[in-house]
Amino acid sequence: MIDNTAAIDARDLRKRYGDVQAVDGVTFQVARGEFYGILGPNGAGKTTTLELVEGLRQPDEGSAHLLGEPSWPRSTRLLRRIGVQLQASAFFEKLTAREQIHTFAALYGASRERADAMLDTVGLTEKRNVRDDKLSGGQAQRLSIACALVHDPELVFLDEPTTGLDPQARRNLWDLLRGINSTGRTVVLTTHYMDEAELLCDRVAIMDAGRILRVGPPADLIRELGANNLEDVFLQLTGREYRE
Ligand SMILES: Nc1ncnc2c1ncn2[C@@H]1O[C@H](COP(=O)(O)OP(=O)(O)OP(=O)(O)O)[C@@H](O)[C@H]1O
Repeated sequence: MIDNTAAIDARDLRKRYGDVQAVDGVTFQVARGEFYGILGPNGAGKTTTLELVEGLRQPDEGSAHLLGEPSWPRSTRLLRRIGVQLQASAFFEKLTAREQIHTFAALYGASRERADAMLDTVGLTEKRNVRDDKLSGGQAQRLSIACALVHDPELVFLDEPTTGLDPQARRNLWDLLRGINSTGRTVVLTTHYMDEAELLCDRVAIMDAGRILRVGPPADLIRELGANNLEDVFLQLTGREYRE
């Protein structure tokens, strides 16, 4: 039975690329309003899992439901309710920051005022007339997040949103994400920063080699395994040191 009350209900997802079983039977549920993290080292299968759940990729097996609707095949009705942070490389070419977000806003039927407000929320008002290829990595990252949030989605997906940001920009982004979550929005992010996951997430799924090894609130996982932190949890679950 699909759980219609859940933000995400993913069942036995599998995806293979040639010889690589990137996602190897992943099942998890995320409650509405939850801040959920998928964490694991490079190559664990986090991005692929997210893409399957978002409906950006077709699973070989399994299925995912978002807000009670199947994520594959994609439906425009569902797409309006979710926000997906795309890589900066997915920007429209040669537009300024403001033109980018206004374009996203127009696609989703969001107002220009809302688009400008989001630009301000991510601290890019001063850069509004700068073309996207002239933004720094962190600025482009924040613009991509603003674009994902412009239509005020109920469920937001972010793939390693703080990678490449300086410490101050990371903290600003954490505040932004907490703010979104505190208004009842569901936030799902992938990260390979264990400290970030510990600080932000209500629950985390620890992934390695295409599988979820364990799910729970960070503090519970740490306590259950008699660990000092999430890195220690990873070590105990896999027998390997966690490396970024
Ligand atoms: N399009 C693709 N074609 C072939 N192999 C892929 C593709 N995308 C991912 N893979 C492989 O699938 C595995 C899982 O990759 P994935 O990007 O999902 O992991 P990840 O946990 O998000 O890693 P990272 O933190 O490095 O982004 C890796 O071995 C990767 O090389």
